[in-house]
Amino acid sequence: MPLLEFKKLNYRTQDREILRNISLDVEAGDFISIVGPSGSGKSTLLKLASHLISPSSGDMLFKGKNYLDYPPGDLRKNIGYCFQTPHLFTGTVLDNLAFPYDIRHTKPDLARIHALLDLFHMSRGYLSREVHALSGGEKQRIALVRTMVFMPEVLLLDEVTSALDRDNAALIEKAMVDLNAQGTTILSVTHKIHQGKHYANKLLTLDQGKLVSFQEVLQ
Ligand SMILES: Nc1ncnc2c1ncn2[C@@H]1O[C@H](COP(=O)(O)OP(=O)(O)OP(=O)(O)O)[C@@H](O)[C@H]1O
Repeated sequence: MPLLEFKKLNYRTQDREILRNISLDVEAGDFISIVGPSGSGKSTLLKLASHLISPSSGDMLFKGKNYLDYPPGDLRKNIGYCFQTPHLFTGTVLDNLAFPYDIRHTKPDLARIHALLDLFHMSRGYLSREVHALSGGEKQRIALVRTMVFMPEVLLLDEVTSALDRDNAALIEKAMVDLNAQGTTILSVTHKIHQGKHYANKLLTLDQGKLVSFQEVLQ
């Protein structure tokens, strides 16, 4: 059974069709790069996949079950989502990383947090640092660590490296590849088609709200 199924998805606003008749299956372990011109609907597709928005028609399934049949918290725990501009709040890095646990009234899993900091090449000293004093690349890495604390099976990434310099981008891309090798299924919107092809096993191309191709990447 596919991990995610998109079935005849349409998304329209009052005056526009933004996504039209999108159907595709995502298999567990896939690393899918999503490419297409600006405005083609890439971010909208990720927002649908993360259940931030709902389709105008069509269905989204996770493990064979309709999104609408899951308690919202269950999907959020299993499907992580990270944006281009990280949304961290004022306070320390630990405050931010503890937040997903706080809202579930559980204690932070420090072993898990430490392992993720290692993956993103950050020392434990970062935990006491104030978020406002971090660089853009550091903030993005902390946002990714926060997204991964409950080990979501699916990770949705919306241009997480496009605002970063090459070194930071490369570091994050390496961590993505490692997470994928550990079993995380990844859907990543990227402008850099060559890099997208380099890391992904599948390439999905959108144009004007339509799926124009969904192919295996031949390495
Ligand atoms: N809630 C909304 N209301 C109105 N229009 C919207 C809404 N969400 C998206 N759009 C429009 O739908 C189109 C697709 O937007 P989307 O952000 O998904 O594209 P994208 O491929 O991610 O673009 P980019 O590469 O520039 O980020 C755009 O023209 C956008 O303006």
